[in-house]
Amino acid sequence: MKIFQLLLAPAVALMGRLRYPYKFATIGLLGVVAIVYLFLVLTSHLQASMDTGHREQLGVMLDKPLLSLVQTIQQHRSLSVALLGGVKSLTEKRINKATEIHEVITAVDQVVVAHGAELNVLTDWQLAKAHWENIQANGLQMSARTNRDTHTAVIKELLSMVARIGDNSFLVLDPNANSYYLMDAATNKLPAALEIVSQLRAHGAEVLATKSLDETGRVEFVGEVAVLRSKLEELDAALQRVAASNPKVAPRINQFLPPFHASINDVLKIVTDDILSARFTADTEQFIEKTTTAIDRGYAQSQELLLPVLHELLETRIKQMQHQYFESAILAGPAFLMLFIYLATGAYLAVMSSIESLREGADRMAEGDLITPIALATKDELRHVAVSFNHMSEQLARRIKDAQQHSTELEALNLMLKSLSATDGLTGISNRRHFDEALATEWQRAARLKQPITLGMLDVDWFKKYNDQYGHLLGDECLQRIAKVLANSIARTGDVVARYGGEEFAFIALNCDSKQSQLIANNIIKAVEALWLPHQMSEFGHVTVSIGVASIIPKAGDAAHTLLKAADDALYTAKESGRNRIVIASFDSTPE
Ligand SMILES: Nc1nc2c(ncn2[C@@H]2O[C@H](COP(=O)(O)OP(=O)(O)OP(=O)(O)O)[C@@H](O)[C@H]2O)c(=O)[nH]1
Repeated sequence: MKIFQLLLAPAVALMGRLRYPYKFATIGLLGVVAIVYLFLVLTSHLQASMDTGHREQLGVMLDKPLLSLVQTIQQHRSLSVALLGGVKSLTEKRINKATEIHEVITAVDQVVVAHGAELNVLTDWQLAKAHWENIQANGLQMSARTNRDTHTAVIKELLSMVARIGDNSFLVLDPNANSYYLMDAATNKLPAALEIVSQLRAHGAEVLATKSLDETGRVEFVGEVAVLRSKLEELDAALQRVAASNPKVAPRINQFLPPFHASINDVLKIVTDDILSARFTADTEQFIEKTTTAIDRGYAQSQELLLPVLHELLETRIKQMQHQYFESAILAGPAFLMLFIYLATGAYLAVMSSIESLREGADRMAEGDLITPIALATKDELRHVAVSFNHMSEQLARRIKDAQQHSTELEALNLMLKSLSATDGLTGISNRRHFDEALATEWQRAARLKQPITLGMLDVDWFKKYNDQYGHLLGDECLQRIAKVLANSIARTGDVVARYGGEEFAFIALNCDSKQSQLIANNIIKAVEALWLPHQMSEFGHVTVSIGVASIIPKAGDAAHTLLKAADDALYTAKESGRNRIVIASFDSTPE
């Protein structure tokens, strides 16, 4: 695993640096280059194979007339030798054969002129032709032996040319067994065997015509027969291979072999029984005819079966390759390339569209939209990212909602706390702290608005005695009821009613002068009286309160505590002067 990571590290580093369009462009380009390269290699390989096929066909085309020429010159050799041996009746046949050879040479010439250079056989051909012309011009002036050897030399040259054609047309490199064996049999094994038979024909004709065979000639004959047997064996093996690899031609080969062997055996019988035993009874012309029959059977096999079938096989192969070429280069190659480009572009667009959707979703989220989900059309890993993203968005929305709810609750609690911190626990009205704050604020406001402000101080009379008489709990209840009276009496917006401490209360009445404050204080006294809370220890028989009131229109620079002090002093006066009464502070708008 580690080795793979190490190997892939450069690729990962490179791809990690590239943006997606460049990633896809790099991979796509490499893919296109690879596909194009592979198809170019494939098509050039096919093209080369087709060229080879065509070249092989050219070889076959050239071999056909050349082998005909070999066949006719071999016949001419026998006729010439027999004629030189004294069989004058063959004169005309020989002349006709020369004419025939001339026609075949013209046919070979045409093909060689057109394609000889390509197969590099022009020189061979010119030389062989020159040597033939020499035979034509001087053949009858030669001895039979020399004539025979001169013919044989030309034939060898022509057979070498066939071999060279085989090399240069790549026939000998043919990659398929069926065509290779056909080529080998038709242009190599069969001509080689037939040349030996043909040499036997010429040699035999010479001996039968002259009716003499010296020891050298005998040894030569025996050698030729031995070589022939060996060549025939090779030919048989080659033809068997052809039959095995080309089942279609097998019947014709099997049909050919027995009569061919029979006619060869006929010839060999004459050679052994008549020539080698020095009887020389066989007729020269008949010997030539018999041998020619055997040889012609062989050539017919080559010209009519082996070479045409070889040509046909090459043709089929070329057609198959043309078909493959068309399929791969014209259809499959471009189609595959288009499919690759199509799919690669599709992959690119799918990824880019998913990334774009994710980006838009993230932007929406940044702008506060946590509700609209990211919807991806793909089913790949990016979809999982989108699902996780949507999940995250949902969770975030839920938590924000929870946080908002908590914040609202906290605000309410804060408010409650604030109000609790400003409230007196026993009576539920404002406490002294809140009263002090309110006084400072309202004092400023009244100064600014130039409005009168009234501050009242209220104290329960003989409350100690009340507590002593009725107990602390009832004392508390008494304080609660008086607080309620006070709150009901001074209830305008902005007015403040507070428990100032112990059994002492205070109030602020806004926009209220001393006259109005007198009324308010009277109302309070009456309302407390109306409660009729029994108080045996009071000279009034019920709970009463004393009130000191001070009113003022504050000026800039005046201090609020002067008003407080004035009210407190007034309260003191009220207490001192008998209780259950109201005392209005002696100053109105100018405090001390
Ligand atoms: N039950 C109860 N009594 C309280 C509370 N706060 C103060 N007191 C009592 O109020 C009494 C006040 O007594 P003093 O200050 O002597 O005044 P007083 O008895 O009302 O006499 P004067 O004010 O002169 O009429 C004390 O006995 C305190 O204990 C409270 O919250 N509850």
